[in-house]
Amino acid sequence: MPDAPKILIIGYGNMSGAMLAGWLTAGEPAERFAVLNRSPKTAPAGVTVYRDLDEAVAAGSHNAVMLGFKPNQLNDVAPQIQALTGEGVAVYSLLAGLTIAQLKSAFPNAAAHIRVMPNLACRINRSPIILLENGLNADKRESTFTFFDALGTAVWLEEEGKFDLVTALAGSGPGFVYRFIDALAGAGADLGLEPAQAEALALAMVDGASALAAGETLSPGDLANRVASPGGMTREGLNVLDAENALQELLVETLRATAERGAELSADNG
Ligand SMILES: NC(=O)C1=CN([C@@H]2O[C@H](COP(=O)(O)OP(=O)(O)OC[C@H]3O[C@@H](n4cnc5c(N)ncnc54)[C@H](OP(=O)(O)O)[C@@H]3O)[C@@H](O)[C@H]2O)C=CC1
Ligand SMILES: O=C(O)[C@@H]1CCC=N1
Repeated sequence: MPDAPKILIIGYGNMSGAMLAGWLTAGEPAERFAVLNRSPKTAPAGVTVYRDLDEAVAAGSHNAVMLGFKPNQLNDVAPQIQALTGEGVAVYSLLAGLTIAQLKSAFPNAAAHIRVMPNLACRINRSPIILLENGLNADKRESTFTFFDALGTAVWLEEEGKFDLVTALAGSGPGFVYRFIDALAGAGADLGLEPAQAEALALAMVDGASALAAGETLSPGDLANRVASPGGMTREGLNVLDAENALQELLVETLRATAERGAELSADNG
C-alpha cells in the first residue's frame, strides 16, 4: 500500500502488540512501525523502539500515531505528546469509550481523528475492526480501511452513538466467548468429565462450529435448529437456554453493562 502512514504506536501493550503482530503477518514492512511505551519493551525485529518521548520527537518520521494506552490516561498523556500529534498526523485511538470530540479536544492540531475498535484476534488477522473517522479525505479513508482490514474485517461505523455497543459486541466479545467456553468445560467437568478433556473438547467444538457458521448461508439460529434433530438430544439442551429467553436476556444485560461502562469512561475524561 504506497500511501500507508508510518505509524508510531504510543502504548505497546496487549492490544497494540496483537495489532502489530497481525500487520507484520499480513506483510507490512516492520520499518513502517515505531513503538513508544512507558516502561521498556522489546518489539519485533525491524520495528523502531524509542526510549523516550524526546527520541520520538527528534525522529519525527511518522504521519500517524496509534494510542494504545488506557482511556483514563488520556488527560495525563495528551499534553505530553502534542509534539507527536501535530499537523499532518492522523490519530488512531484504541481508547474505549472516548469520543471523536474528546480526541479532537485532546489533539487539536492533528490532521484526522479515527476511533478504532479491534479485538485480540488481530494477532491472527481474524478480528472485526470498527472504524469511525473525522478529517480523512476519500483517498485516506480508503487507504485507512485497507490498512486495518489486513487485521481481519474492517467496517466503517457512521453513527458514533453506537460505538460503545459495537465495542461491547466485537471488542469485548472475545472475553464473553472465552467465559462461555470456560463455563461449558466447567459444566462438563461438574457432570463427570475429566477437566482437561472437557476444556479441549469445548475449544475444538467452538472453533469448528464458528468456522462452519462463518462459511454457511444459513443463519446461526437456523444452524442451531439443524443440530437439534427432532425428538433428539440437542433440543432438550436448547430448551434450557431458550426458557424465558434466558440466554438472550443475559446477553442483553451483558452488552448493556459493557456499553454503559464506555459512557462512564468518556464522562471520566470530560
Ligand atoms: N485488550 C483488549 O482486548 C482491547 C483493548 N482495547 C483498548 O486498547 C487500549 C490498551 O489496552 P490493553 O492493550 O489491554 O492494555 P495494556 O495495559 O496491555 O497496554 C497499555 C500499554 O500502554 C502503556 N502506557 C501506559 N502509559 C503510557 C504512556 N504515558 N506512554 C506510553 N505508553 C504508556 C503501558 O505501559 P506499561 O507496560 O509501562 O504499563 C502498556 O504497555 C485501551 O485503551 C483499551 O480500551 C481495545 C480493544 C480491545
Ligand atoms: O475492556 C475494555 O475496556 C477494552 C475495550 C474492549 C475490550 N477491552
